[in-house]
Amino acid sequence: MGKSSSIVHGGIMMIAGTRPELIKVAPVVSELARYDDIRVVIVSTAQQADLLPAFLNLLDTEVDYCLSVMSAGQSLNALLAKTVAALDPVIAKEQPDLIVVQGDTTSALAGALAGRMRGIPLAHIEAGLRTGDADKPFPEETNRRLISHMAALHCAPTRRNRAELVREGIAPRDIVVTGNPVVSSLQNALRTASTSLALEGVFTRLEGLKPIVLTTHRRESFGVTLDRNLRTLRAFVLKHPETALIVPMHPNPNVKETVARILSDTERVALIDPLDYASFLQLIQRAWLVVSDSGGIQEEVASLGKALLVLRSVTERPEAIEAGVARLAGEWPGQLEALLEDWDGLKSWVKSVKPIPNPFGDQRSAMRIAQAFADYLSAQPQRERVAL
Ligand SMILES: CC(=O)N[C@@H]1[C@@H](OP(=O)(O)OP(=O)(O)OC[C@H]2O[C@@H](n3ccc(=O)[nH]c3=O)[C@H](O)[C@@H]2O)O[C@H](CO)[C@@H](O)[C@@H]1O
Repeated sequence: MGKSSSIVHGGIMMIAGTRPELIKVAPVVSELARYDDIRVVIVSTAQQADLLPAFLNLLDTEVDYCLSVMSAGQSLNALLAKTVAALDPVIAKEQPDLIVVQGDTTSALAGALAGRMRGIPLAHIEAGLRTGDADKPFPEETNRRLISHMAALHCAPTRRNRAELVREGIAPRDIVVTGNPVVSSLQNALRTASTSLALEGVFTRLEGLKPIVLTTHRRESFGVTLDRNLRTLRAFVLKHPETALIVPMHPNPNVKETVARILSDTERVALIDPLDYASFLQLIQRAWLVVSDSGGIQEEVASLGKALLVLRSVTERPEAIEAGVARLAGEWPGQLEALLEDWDGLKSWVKSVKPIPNPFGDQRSAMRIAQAFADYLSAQPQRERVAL
């Protein structure tokens, strides 16, 4: 199909609300701009209101609706209910032909539910990721499973993700293997990256050391696991004077307060604010080792050729482990200590990790997703616009 046809659609509504969602939908939005017959409406739930501003410039366009769903200390149920309620009038007004959500956040689940309850078809970017354990990660594994069973179009990053969906009874004709748009986003950001002043200060201070970059924020690690991981890393850096730890701190108070309590005033440890995407990628490029419980970082390290210790007991992204760039460090208590204590083994693994073709996608992933949406819309009869 060409980039343009005579059909004018009611459009695509793209719903996102967190840092990783913006990183991943931005290149898809750019690709969709090339289809002059597809109107795109972008809705931010602002689930991560504090983190989002630094990521809005990844979009080549403005957000059409910015909701305000966060309030301090609210439960997941309260957030979900509030987001569905806030999205409903926007969907009713815009009457899109297709609602798009990405990944596994509460915003994605709310977008899927709000759209389905108005009878609008749903497309899911990053479909088919599974750990098989509903509590790991929590609530993301549950969110993904529920979204899959509401979606009409599934953009699966890898063949493995496609197979998971088929195993759950999703019709193969509704799945397109597209790659993950994070790879498109990463390559765009690397092309435009300029040196961040905030980072230069950190690099100057830690010059000549082996920088270890830590990010941590998963809900299921809050408490004992987070505490233990931070103490282990602190002890490691103090034991090895050639290393330094750089921590862009997640603003979630559960994380920030614990990180500050355990790591502040520690020699060769830099606690910094979260970075914009291009700066964060520069930091990873300069890292000796990455330690993280993030999903997106598991996808990025293959392109950047960095070794990653994954602070989780299971992962929905085994492709990174199989490719040799990542190792699980949380399958059992004490595993992180054990991996770090094997200093010679760690050094030789870190040295062996090089940039490889990314197992999660390529520069064209976002383009394939935009094409899948266009094909889906072209195959649909124009929906009758009934107010449900
Ligand atoms: C269970 C799970 O794995 N769920 C994931 C979750 O996202 P996540 O775990 O990947 O989230 P974070 O770790 O917060 O973000 C990571 C991104 O942020 C960049 N970064 C980081 C620090 C910084 O200072 N500056 C930055 O720019 C970094 O390079 C990376 O791209 O939801 C997503 C959306 O649905 C899902 O796709 C995804 O499955």
